[in-house]
Amino acid sequence: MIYTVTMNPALDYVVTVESFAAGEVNRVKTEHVYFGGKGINVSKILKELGLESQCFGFVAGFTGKELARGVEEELGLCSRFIEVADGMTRINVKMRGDQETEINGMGPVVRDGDVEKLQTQLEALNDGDVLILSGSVPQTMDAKIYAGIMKPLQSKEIKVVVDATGELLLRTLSYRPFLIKPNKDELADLFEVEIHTIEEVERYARKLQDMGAQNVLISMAKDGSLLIDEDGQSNRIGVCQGEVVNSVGAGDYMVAGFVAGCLSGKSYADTLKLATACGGATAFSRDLAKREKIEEMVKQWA
Ligand SMILES: Nc1ncnc2c1ncn2[C@@H]1O[C@H](COP(=O)(O)OP(=O)(O)OP(=O)(O)O)[C@@H](O)[C@H]1O
Ligand SMILES: O=P(O)(O)OC[C@@]1(O)O[C@H](CO)[C@@H](O)[C@@H]1O
Repeated sequence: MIYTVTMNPALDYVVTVESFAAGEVNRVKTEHVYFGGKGINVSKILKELGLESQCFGFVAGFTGKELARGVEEELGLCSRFIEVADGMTRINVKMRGDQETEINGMGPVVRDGDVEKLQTQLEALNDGDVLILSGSVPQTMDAKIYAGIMKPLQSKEIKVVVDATGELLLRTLSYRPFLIKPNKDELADLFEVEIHTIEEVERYARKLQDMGAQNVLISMAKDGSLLIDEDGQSNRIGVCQGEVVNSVGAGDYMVAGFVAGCLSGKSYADTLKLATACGGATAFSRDLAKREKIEEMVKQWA
């Protein structure tokens, strides 16, 4: 079974504006609400690829109730969210005008007892399972949380994927995550450097592997991605061709494609093609990329 953990899910309020003017009243042209958060996004595409998963995480308040309902009833995903008492599930604003601007909320108050409940849920994981820890955590949570979740799972053969930034990610490396997927900016932030060339991307990606990650996938939006696989091979790929409609979540869909590729026994080179097709299919779709769109994108690499 595949489990996705979204500690800080969100209702994504996606609007388009003619052009955004700071300090003015801005009226939207279109508006949509999606049930989001990185782990949930991964589960959405896994379903599209025919893979079952269970969504874990924390929800709170009226937005949390709506999120939990939407994930089950509208997305048709299996979820076991833990409801926490204080605060509310975020509403993240994604505004598309001349540029894409995002305002991500802070999330509810998650206490030690809530984390213990999640850890109890995760005790059910068995050898062969995949655990995907994706996204930021509510501001009240410690940056050691992902590492803390991985520690007791060390004795089991579980593939753990971590898609997070900064300390949250760095602290997990000694537990040898199967895959990490920072984007290029996040990679630069991890080492407090500026990265300009693909050689620099590779150098810092290899450092993350030396620090413990098995596979390191660096996404670079329209410039494609670079995978340093567990055998130390460097795999470089560009992007699918199409018209970009919505690149929010492209990285999550890429993670889902990577997991699906690995589980079906594909080589890392082919897994990267599927991951790229999922990222591209998302960028070229307004909402969730459909299986047909992903298959169309896969053909671009045939
Ligand atoms: N403009 C684009 N054109 C084509 N493909 C794209 C584009 N943007 C993203 N993609 C695809 O999606 C992949 C992941 O994108 P990106 O690097 O933006 O992820 P990310 O920063 O993690 O995104 P997010 O945080 O929104 O999920 C890219 O490697 C590429 O395959
Ligand atoms: O604040 P985080 O957890 O880093 O990112 C949250 C988020 O921006 O990530 C997804 C896109 O990747 C969205 O569905 C969601 O709003």
